[in-house]
Amino acid sequence: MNLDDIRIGIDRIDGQLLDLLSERAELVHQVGEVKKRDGLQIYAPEREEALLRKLVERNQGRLPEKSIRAIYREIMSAALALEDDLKIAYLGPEGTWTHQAAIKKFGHSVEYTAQPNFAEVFDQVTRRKADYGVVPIENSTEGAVSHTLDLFVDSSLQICAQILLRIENGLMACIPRDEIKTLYSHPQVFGQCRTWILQNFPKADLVEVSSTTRAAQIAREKASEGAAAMGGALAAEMNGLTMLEESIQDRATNTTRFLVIGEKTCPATGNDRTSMLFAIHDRPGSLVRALQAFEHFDINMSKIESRPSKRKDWEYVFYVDLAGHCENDDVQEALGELEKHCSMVKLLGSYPDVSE
Ligand SMILES: C=C(O[C@@H]1C=C(C(=O)O)C=C[C@H]1O)C(=O)O
Repeated sequence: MNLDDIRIGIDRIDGQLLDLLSERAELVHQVGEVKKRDGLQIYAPEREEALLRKLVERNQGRLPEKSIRAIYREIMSAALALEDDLKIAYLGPEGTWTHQAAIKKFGHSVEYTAQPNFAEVFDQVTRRKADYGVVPIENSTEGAVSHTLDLFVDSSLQICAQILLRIENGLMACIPRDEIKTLYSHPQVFGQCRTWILQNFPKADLVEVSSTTRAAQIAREKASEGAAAMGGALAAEMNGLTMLEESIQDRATNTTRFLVIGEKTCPATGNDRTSMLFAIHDRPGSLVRALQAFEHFDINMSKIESRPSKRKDWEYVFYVDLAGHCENDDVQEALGELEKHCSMVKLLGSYPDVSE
């Protein structure tokens, strides 16, 4: 076959794809009508995950899983935009890692609203100015994002999904490397690149700012004072900066886990994770006895963080993640037992334990 013949074939398939997409959009619209009538949430992370898993399993063609997921991410994004004016709050300005995580989950068709800090992301969703919020919770190199953990203590919002995003930080500036005197970035990024900074810029001043995009903006504004930023390629591109060095984080597989927060949590999918907070009585053995509840019911605990309660000195709140859905019998029973040893237990939600 020559090029023209092959292209005729592609055009024919694109026509069929478009017709099928329109047909799909009709059905999605009907789903939306039913959901509105029954007062259900428009966004259904459990359905999206099940649908993606089925498609990836079925796929026999040339396209890798990553491409199938990306294509369907956008098809479902268009569907969400069709059903409702879905609005997603994230830590801005545009181009931050949180923005990229949000796009990875919700695609390009929904509306995004950039917020100046994590507290505002929570606030926008609580006041229903946004339908969902996206916040980072932990990084595989630097650990917990403690500010996010703390915000859950007083919030009524629930976690309904998680997003894993590979993070590749770089050094960006619009001045030559030997003119750099000050490095700007988010504290998490400084933590992820600690060894590189010590080896490459041991004498530079490090200035923490609210986001990597903000750092990139400052690198442009204060270039004459020797400013450079550390962050992702998108932040560099959006601010016309040159990437002087790529992939400067201390570990190659540097991944951040983000959470989607909303009014409701997510139904069970068979592969779920549950997040919760608890506080224990201040007496010997309290923590051991509380955690034994999970062992007793053979529940795998994947994470524990402690944070100051901020109510009384030396009193702590524990943030725990475990395998399973909060409606599973074993998780319910373990929670019942846990409560006996705690002064407070708060469920933050259950959501698909995706690794993509
Ligand atoms: C169409 C639905 O609503 C949304 C759109 C989806 C889609 O395009 O397939 C899937 C889940 C929901 O986020 C649904 O729940 O089935």
